[in-house]
Amino acid sequence: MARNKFDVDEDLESPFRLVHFQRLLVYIKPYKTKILITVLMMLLASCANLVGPYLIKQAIDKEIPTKDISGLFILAGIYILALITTGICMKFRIRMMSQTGQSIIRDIRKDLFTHLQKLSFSFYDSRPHGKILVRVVNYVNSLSDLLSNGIINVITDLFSLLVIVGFMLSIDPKLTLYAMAGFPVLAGVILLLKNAQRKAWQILSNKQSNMNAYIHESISGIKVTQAFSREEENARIFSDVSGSYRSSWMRAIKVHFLLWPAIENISVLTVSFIYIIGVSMIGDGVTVGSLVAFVGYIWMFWTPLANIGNFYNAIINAMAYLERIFETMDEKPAVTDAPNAKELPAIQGRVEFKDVVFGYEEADRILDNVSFNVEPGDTIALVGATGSGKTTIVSLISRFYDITSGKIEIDGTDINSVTIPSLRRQMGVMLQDPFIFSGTIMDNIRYGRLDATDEEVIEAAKAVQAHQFISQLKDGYQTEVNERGTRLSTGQRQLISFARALLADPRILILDEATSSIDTETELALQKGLETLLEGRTSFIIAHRLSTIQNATRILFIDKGRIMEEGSHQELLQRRGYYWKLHASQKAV
Ligand SMILES: Nc1ncnc2c1ncn2[C@@H]1O[C@H](COP(=O)(O)OP(=O)(O)OP(=O)(O)O)[C@@H](O)[C@H]1O
Repeated sequence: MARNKFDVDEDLESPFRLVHFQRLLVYIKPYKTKILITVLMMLLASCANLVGPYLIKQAIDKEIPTKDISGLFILAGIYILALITTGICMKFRIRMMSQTGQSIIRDIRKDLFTHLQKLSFSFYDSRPHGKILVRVVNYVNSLSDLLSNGIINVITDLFSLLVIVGFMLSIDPKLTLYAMAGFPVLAGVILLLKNAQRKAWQILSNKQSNMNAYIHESISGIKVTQAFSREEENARIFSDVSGSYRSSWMRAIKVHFLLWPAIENISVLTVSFIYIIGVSMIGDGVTVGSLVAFVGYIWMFWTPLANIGNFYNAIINAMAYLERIFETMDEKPAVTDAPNAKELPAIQGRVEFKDVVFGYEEADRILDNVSFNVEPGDTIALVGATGSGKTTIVSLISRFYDITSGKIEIDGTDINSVTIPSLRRQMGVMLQDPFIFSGTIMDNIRYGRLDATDEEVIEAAKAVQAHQFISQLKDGYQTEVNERGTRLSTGQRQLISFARALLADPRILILDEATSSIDTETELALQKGLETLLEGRTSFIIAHRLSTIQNATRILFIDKGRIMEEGSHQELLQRRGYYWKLHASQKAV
């Protein structure tokens, strides 16, 4: 998968794709009754609104010349009633459509978030997290206006247009024809602007994404930034990134608003044209009242047309965002269940790697024909230089990535032939970078098994020697920690995620640098406590400190994605090879 970074624009999809709009309709469909009621209300409102010029025509041509005061009062009464009806309908529309628009947005966001939860590690490896965030938050928000107002408005405006043209035709068909003269000009302008607008909004969405990615990255790395006094340099980079966003925004707005003056100019020209033609036709079947009413309708005619133009703009804008939203929803998890995958039954914990070849990128070869066999209950330690492939090996057992070739079997079953949840449920994984979620310490440990009782959580914490420090906190297990656990020390975070992995009661336990930041005294106590707990479970332990793995059943020495040596601590020392060298170098320190 191609990698992206904060200052690299994502690929733009060039053609306008109707399919995106059709997919949006799927989200709109459940609310069709509400939308229909609102449309009906709006149609009523536009009818009420449109009678205005007709009433004026009546007044000028009939009631005023005949000094019919009561007739004028009746017309005024109808006008006021029409205005009140319009007001009530508008209020209803605003409430109903805000509700519906927000419900649709909630549904899209829910689907997007749920889908993101399923995507594989490789998806998250390949792009800045800020760019993913911007899709769920900002891009979905950008649809708000289109969904709350746009769709209803366009239906109402189309209807208004029909009614207006009907009124105009009933007043004077010839003048109506003249009034339409500006129409082809407008269609031409819209066509001319179409591509420029789409491109401008796409670029803007990219720049927004870049800016978000940089902000996200900068906040995540703020401690390093301050430690290296990089604040000014970062501010400069940010200024560039946000400058690009500003320029693309200005360009998008410039192109966006080109349509408005076009509509305004065309409508003014049309009205002037009609005045000239109309005045010359007065007496020839055209009355003053009908000319005034006609011009009133022409002004009204261009307003819905401008709104439709605006809706078109909004769609073009939304397309740039919809494209990204649906692209994310269409992203297939790189690791998926095979079509006939079955549940992995309760395992004993035998693990076998058979000639496993793997690379994160297609051209890479990180693991090169790795083969080993682990019996249930064995403790396997993986040692080797930084970047040699230890974490990669253990992440393949949980199928976080799919292997290029070879086979990984658990209890003789190929892990590619079983469902992913049934496999992962039986694993307790403690990743190298222990993550703490916002919430209490109790919640964080319970993440390993949601139905665990408080007692079981405390039991797990005791087993990994975390109980002592937790009980010393003011609120004990109920202490609130923030995301990433910044209120805790690295060792404390490790202990919590260790307890979390253990609580899952897995048959296979994977501990990647689980105790690297824990003091030796706590670690010794922890190892003692774990001896009974690990009994019968297969465990994989990655450690740089060799003192922690001396009791392992077998040690695998990894170098450049290959197993160079394997055996017990004593056997490897006697062999005087790689492991012996590493051991000697650590002893010398
Ligand atoms: N997500 C990834 N995408 C691409 N390459 C990766 C990824 N993770 C690791 N690598 C590469 O794979 C190789 C093996 O990495 P791995 O994390 O397995 O090493 P390790 O032995 O666990 O190292 P350490 O002791 O530093 O944790 C390294 O060269 C690394 O650059």
